[in-house]
Amino acid sequence: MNGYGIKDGGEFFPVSLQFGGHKLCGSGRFSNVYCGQMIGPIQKEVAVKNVWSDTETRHLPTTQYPEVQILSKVFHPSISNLLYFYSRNANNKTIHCLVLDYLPSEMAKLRDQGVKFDVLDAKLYTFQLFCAISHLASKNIVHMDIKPQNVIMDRMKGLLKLADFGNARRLETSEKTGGAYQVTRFYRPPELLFGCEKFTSAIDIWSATCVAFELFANRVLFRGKDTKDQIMLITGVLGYPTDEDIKSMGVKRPRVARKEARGIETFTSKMLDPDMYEFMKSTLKIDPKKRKTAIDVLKMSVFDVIKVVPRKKRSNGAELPNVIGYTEMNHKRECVEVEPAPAGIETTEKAEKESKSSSSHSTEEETRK
Ligand SMILES: Nc1ncnc2c1ncn2[C@@H]1O[C@H](COP(=O)(O)OP(=O)(O)OP(=O)(O)O)[C@@H](O)[C@H]1O
Repeated sequence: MNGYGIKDGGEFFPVSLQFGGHKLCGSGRFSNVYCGQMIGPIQKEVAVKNVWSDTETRHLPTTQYPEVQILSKVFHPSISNLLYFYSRNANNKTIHCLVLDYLPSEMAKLRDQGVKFDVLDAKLYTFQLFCAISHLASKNIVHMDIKPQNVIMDRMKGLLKLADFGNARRLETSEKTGGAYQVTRFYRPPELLFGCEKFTSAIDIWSATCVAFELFANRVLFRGKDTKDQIMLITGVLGYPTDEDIKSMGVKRPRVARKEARGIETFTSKMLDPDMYEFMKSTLKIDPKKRKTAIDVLKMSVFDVIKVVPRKKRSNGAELPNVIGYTEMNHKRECVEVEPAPAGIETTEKAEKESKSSSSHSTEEETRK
């Protein structure tokens, strides 16, 4: 099958792809995700996300599909990286097929199965999540949908990757966020709940902190029934936004009861690690400009324990994975089997045509709505 690889600078190159067997391992509104073995040009267990176009992206070639565009700009061990991609035609629809780094478990499913993480693992996973966000911020990208359903893990090895870049945006975009309707409600930051429509990396900081809390406390932090309830829960803990907050966010005053800040310690009832509170207090700020950035979060003492040498043992007896290097932002892609065709638009279009004409078997995603 003909597809594309991605060079370090983000350019695409045509490449021949080969796969072994695969099985369905997840699905979304417009996608099915299969996991299986890639045989060529590299041998690796991968996830293949088959996305069928919605109305806005129906006519886009896969090279221009937004998730491919965004993922071609990033590469980091804590991200489900795009390794290759190809497209297929089914019922006159383009199916965009994204070959991604695979990890076997989804955080939300583990939580539903009652899996609990000890403090060391919770810190290890939180560190990796913030490494991923830090890398995205360095590329001016906001994920916009950080939640346990989009966090994949390898519990044996203690590894985490951020997945699903279907809502991710570049910071310099002139589009608006859609305010209160972006980011899944429990993980939606106050500025979006109040109607702010600007993309900032601080959106991901709020969502990732809510996810981190779940790793430590095994429950959702702010489980609002609707937008108003979500605002009430947040203002109940952090207090009604000050005039300065409102000005900074450029939003109208929220029409909810004015409450005094109750504080995160009281609200969370179960005692967390004191360093964890220090971290949450620095990232759960109503004013997005006052939230600590990911790079600064990674330096906080809450993570000292996972940096200790020799590395500590995890509860499963395995040594902590060496994630210290994950704070570096310039991880290199390995480009395999670059064909001797010139790079650039012409190459890209040629490979796109070839890849379309090689459209193959039909699977259930083509018949699902
Ligand atoms: N790289 C991966 N490795 C393993 N499983 C994955 C991977 N990517 C996605 N999945 C699984 O597939 C599910 C759906 O993937 P994803 O969230 O990317 O699809 P989506 O169509 O964007 O979803 P949604 O409609 O919820 O936005 C995930 O929740 C996860 O369980």
